[in-house]
Amino acid sequence: MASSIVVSSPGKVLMAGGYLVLDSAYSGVVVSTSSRFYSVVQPASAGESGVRPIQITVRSPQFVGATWVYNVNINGGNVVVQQQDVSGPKNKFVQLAIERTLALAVETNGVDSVIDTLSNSLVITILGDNDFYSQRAQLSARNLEPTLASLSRLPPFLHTGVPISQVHKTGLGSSAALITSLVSALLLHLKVIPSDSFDTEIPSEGRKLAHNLAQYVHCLAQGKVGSGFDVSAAAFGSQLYTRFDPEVIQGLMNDAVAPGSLKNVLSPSNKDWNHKAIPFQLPPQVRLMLADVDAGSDTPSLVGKVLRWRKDNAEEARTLWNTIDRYNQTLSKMLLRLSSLATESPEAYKKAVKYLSTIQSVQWLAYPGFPEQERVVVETFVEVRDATEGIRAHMREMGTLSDVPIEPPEQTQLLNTCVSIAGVIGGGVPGAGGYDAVWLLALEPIDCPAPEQPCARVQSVWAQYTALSVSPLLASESTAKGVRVEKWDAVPGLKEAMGQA
Ligand SMILES: Nc1ncnc2c1ncn2[C@@H]1O[C@H](COP(=O)(O)OP(=O)(O)OP(=O)(O)O)[C@@H](O)[C@H]1O
Ligand SMILES: C[C@@](O)(CCOP(=O)(O)O)CC(=O)O
Repeated sequence: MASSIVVSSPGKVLMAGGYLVLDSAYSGVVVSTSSRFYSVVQPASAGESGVRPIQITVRSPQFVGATWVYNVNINGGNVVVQQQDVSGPKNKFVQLAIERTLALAVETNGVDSVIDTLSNSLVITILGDNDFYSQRAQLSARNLEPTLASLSRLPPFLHTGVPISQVHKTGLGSSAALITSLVSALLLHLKVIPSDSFDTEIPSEGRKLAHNLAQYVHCLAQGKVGSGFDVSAAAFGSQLYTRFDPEVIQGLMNDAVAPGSLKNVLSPSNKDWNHKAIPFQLPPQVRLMLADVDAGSDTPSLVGKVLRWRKDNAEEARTLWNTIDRYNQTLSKMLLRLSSLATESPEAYKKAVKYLSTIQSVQWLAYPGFPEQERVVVETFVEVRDATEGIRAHMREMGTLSDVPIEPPEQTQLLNTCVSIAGVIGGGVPGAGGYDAVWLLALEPIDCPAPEQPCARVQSVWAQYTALSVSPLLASESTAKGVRVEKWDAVPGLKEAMGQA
């Protein structure tokens, strides 16, 4: 597999900033997840060399009927990618990613270079970690409890048993992670960006180009320019995200683009890309926990209704948005402060975490005798807790005012139960909210046996919760900074999964 390229991108959780992040006056707290999407690009086997037109075959072996064969026509500077079987199921995301990446490659390296690189045609395999899709059925088929231990016993990249259109997604941002890994792998294969583009933590020009291209393709495939926090997390990792002005790509939002029109717009030196991605991380010994919630009710489309209410009630909305923004900013600042405190006074931090992990957060300030350094750590954790509760209260208000279930009563009950568990800092509904998911921050003290960890208590509450079906996701925060190149043999189960159909 010497000439194959494997590139992965993380999923995301928008912990704070849902709806606000659509407006560049506000930002969102985005955590990238350890669950990733993988794109494997391989030249087709030697026998297929010189096939004309050039063919690109894309397979998603976790799904039924998920193979797409594309013909690539490069005429002058014009690139057209067409599905061979016009009556077969379409994958707009994949098709546009290939077409626009090839068009950018032609602009950058010239027609001959691209045709030469593609002379053997290509096979691309796409695989998503199990977390991107609900594993309830897989767990119950194996008589396994919905726990992290059970999930880690499932084989990686499980077959879902259904076509993509029928899969139950968990909200981790599959399309953004897919597009980002796919365009990045193709940019590397076509030598549009240098092979070390994803090796550095400080974003290289190559990483920035991959981000801009992925944003563009994702918007085009979705048929709208969203805030883009999911693609930004897939490209750069956990961050405080401020959106870009949609104007930057407006001129390219067409079925076809004129030859030569992508490079200047998508270039990292184009100042019209005015998004901000300030690196963010959770503090040490704090674990992000996620759960897929099945409330028996679908989350209706919330965004349109909330934005309409905001437009019709501008003054009230401004006050509410600004209040939520203050809590969001406090949340991110206090979490970053905890990281600094952990570096400055590691012993005090460790002791404070150990102590707090055994107590409900409402009691955290009850003990008056903390030495100074520990007291500062405890108070900062309390500020994080208060910020999460403030965000929840005001997001509920947003939901009530705009008449959408941002944190519906079923979720309120569940979250109240979760945040009263000893050692849980706080939680909320990710992104736009609704019935589908919750996130929690739980303390994870070192030198504490697994069964005594807050995380274990949370899992047993989830497993016994009867008002809703709560199924954990394996993901925690990703420490890697976004998209990266993988060693072919280092991803457990990847080779085996590529063989399944
Ligand atoms: N494994 C995959 N292989 C190929 N295409 C995929 C795969 N997973 C997702 N896609 C593409 O992404 C589309 C789903 O995008 P959509 O924007 O609806 O989901 P999403 O909002 O990213 O989902 P979620 O956040 O719940 O993961 C699919 O229709 C398909 O085109
Ligand atoms: C409502 C919104 O702010 C967040 C949606 O987030 P999610 O896809 O529910 O994680 C929309 C957006 O930012 O694109």
